[in-house]
Amino acid sequence: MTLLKLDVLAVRNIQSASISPSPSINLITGANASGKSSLLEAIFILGRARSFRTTHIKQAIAFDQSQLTVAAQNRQQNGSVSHLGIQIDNKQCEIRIDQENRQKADLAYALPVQLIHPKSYRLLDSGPQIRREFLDWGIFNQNRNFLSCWRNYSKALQQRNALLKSRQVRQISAWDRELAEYGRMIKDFRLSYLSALQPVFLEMAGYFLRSDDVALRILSGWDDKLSLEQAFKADLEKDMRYGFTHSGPHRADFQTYLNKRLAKDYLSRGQQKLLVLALLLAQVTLLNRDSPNTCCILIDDLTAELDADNRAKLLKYLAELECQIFISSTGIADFGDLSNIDNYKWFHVEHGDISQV
Ligand SMILES: Nc1ncnc2c1ncn2[C@@H]1O[C@H](COP(=O)(O)OP(=O)(O)OP(=O)(O)O)[C@@H](O)[C@H]1O
Repeated sequence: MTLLKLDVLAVRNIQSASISPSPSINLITGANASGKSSLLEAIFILGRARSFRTTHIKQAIAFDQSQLTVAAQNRQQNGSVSHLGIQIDNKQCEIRIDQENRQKADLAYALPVQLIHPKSYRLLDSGPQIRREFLDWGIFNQNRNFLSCWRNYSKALQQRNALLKSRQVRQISAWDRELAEYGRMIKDFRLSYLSALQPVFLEMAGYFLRSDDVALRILSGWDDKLSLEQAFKADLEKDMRYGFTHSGPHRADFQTYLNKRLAKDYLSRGQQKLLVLALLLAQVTLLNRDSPNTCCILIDDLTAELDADNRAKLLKYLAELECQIFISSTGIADFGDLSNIDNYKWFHVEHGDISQV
């Protein structure tokens, strides 16, 4: 995908903006509070139908407006151009692709967005949910069967949890087989995804951290010595007491090791940022190798992430990646020497107004 034209209406301090981005690198500059992150947030909203800055999307609607709109002309890999749009007000979110109402998942397939921002290092040390989302985003974009499997699992899990709360023991067992079947499939999807990601992660870690010893280890979400159905049986009393299912891929996690040590426990903040950068870029690189130009990369606040050497390395890497990229920073000097970077565009943001330089 490539965004050919992007229109943003009433996203935070951006009242109305329209840009025609470069298909490769787009540099976004502007003083603090000018609206750089708001522009990236608008693109993120268009791809994921949510904000990366707040759990309440309506906070992204400009103060004096009742709804926000982000729309784009999007060139697909087959060369055809589709029209994507999302409109969000206090009550609802309307998604349109080529004038038809569509679901969030359709938007996510049409515009896969990868975000790197100053808090990305939390991927290593916050709760497991964010790591499950990381894994599942990669699998979702790689294998179209994953979504239906995940939906079936979630539906069966909800049923089981409802039965646990109403203590209908006999009916619970009836759900266990179906739930276990989908759970095992999700585990298999994740295992095969991590084994494809691992070598690319190794390359990225070599590039950014000069380490050839990184590893990803999946925790499936239940005792690996048991089948998932056995784990459900073993947990039944506890599950009934708490009213939810303790074992399953909804509790999965993965751990990242550098030089055989758990990365989150001993890396400096700077190294954590580099390792997470390596992981996030490994994910888009893997996607790109299967199908170039699949993904849009957003990097919010380049200087908060990296020192000058690593910024130069990152730009060099991105310039060779066939991907559309938006990177923000306060000044153009932060991007270093741009003489070897072809085909970039520079946009400057001032009080929510965006102009091409
Ligand atoms: N809902 C909203 N409506 C209008 N303005 C908002 C809204 N939410 C935040 N703002 C303001 O929008 C401005 C732009 O914020 P943004 O985070 O995009 O700036 P930025 O250029 O990324 O800044 P920095 O370099 O400091 O990170 C800020 O002044 C912020 O307070």
